[in-house]
Amino acid sequence: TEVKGPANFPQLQNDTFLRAARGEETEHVPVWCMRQAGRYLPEFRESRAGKDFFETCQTPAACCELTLQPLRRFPFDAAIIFSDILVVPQAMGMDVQMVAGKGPTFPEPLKEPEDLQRLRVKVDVGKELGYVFKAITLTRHKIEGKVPLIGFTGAPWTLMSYMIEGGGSNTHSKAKRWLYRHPEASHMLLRMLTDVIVEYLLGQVAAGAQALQVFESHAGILGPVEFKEFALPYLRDIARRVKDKLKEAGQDVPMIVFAKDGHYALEDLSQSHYEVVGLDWTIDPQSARERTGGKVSLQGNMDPCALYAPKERISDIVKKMLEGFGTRAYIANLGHGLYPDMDPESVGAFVEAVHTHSRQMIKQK
Ligand SMILES: Cc1c2[nH]c(c1CCC(=O)O)Cc1[nH]c(c(CCC(=O)O)c1C)Cc1[nH]c(c(CCC(=O)O)c1C)Cc1[nH]c(c(CCC(=O)O)c1C)C2
Repeated sequence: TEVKGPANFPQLQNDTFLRAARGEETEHVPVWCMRQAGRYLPEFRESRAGKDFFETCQTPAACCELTLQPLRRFPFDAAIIFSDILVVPQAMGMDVQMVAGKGPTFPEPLKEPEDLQRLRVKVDVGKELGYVFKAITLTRHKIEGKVPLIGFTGAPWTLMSYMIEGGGSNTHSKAKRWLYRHPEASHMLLRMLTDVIVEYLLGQVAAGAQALQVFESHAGILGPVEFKEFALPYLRDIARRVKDKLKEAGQDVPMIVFAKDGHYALEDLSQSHYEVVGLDWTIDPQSARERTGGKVSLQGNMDPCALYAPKERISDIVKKMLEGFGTRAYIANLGHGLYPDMDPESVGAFVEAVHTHSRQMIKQK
């Protein structure tokens, strides 16, 4: 079979998501869900059954299929490539395995600053992560222009915390110990991650990604002071460098920053060269608008657990959320990813409620 390169992609038919990201007028509010390619879908569980998680990530055809599955069910306005944030530490030379019932696990996490020597000094991103680029190119063709394709990465602090903790954690105390005890080594690691991430994101755009989301999932474990020193500068550096390079090539790809539980940093995040700031459900929509002063588009932020409510209730919650954010410069989403036990029908109700209510609100303007 013919393998198509990153050119001559099908014409985009629904650019609602991209227009909202740029703050332009739309006919309805665009909507997608974090983890929309996930275990809440029976077809996802079937495709993944008996297969190693990271092997799946390394198989472009499998990533493409998993990315497309939610689009067959729901009229989402964007797709996000199936992959994981932990492919970046792997590319830097670390072993990461998916352990059933436990989640991602690093058999040999970083313990002390000397361990940084175990990481590759110069990462050949094209070689180590080329499989992600292939998955993006294939998916962009196979999506047939229905909706834009989002690429993503973990942010430096979030990836650093996994590399030191060795997996998920409640306290992140091993990683935070580095910040307080080894600040210079911490900055060195964060810089190394930033360099790889910048190249990784540029590679994703070259491969066909039409927007980029940076997941700072562990922002909430830091306070405002530590965030300003160890997270924000790197988030800004990533956006600045990616945008400068894209500009040289005459390209313009909207970037989203999602700092989970980083409400204390909202003002700073809205002035960090990202077009869109993603919000978790702990921030009230109206105050998020006030605090970001119309500088950025906002994305979020319904509590994923609201999907456990009856359909009519979901519709009411969505309506209030839309009234809080307004319909301009807004991308509806959940405040975090979907959980495996969620009912696909509730996800459908969420998407429909966003489209129906927002169309009505925009018509009445
Ligand atoms: C579906 C899935 C993924 N990763 C994992 C799963 C579940 C395991 C499986 O299906 O076998 C393991 C998987 N990967 C990770 C975890 C969390 C581990 C932990 O901290 O406890 C798990 C269970 C690490 C991870 N991975 C990711 C994040 C950032 C988002 C977030 O805050 O949740 C994080 C923190 C990103 C991610 N990961 C994934 C996507 C796909 C695209 C989509 O959203 O549809 C994305 C964007 C895919």
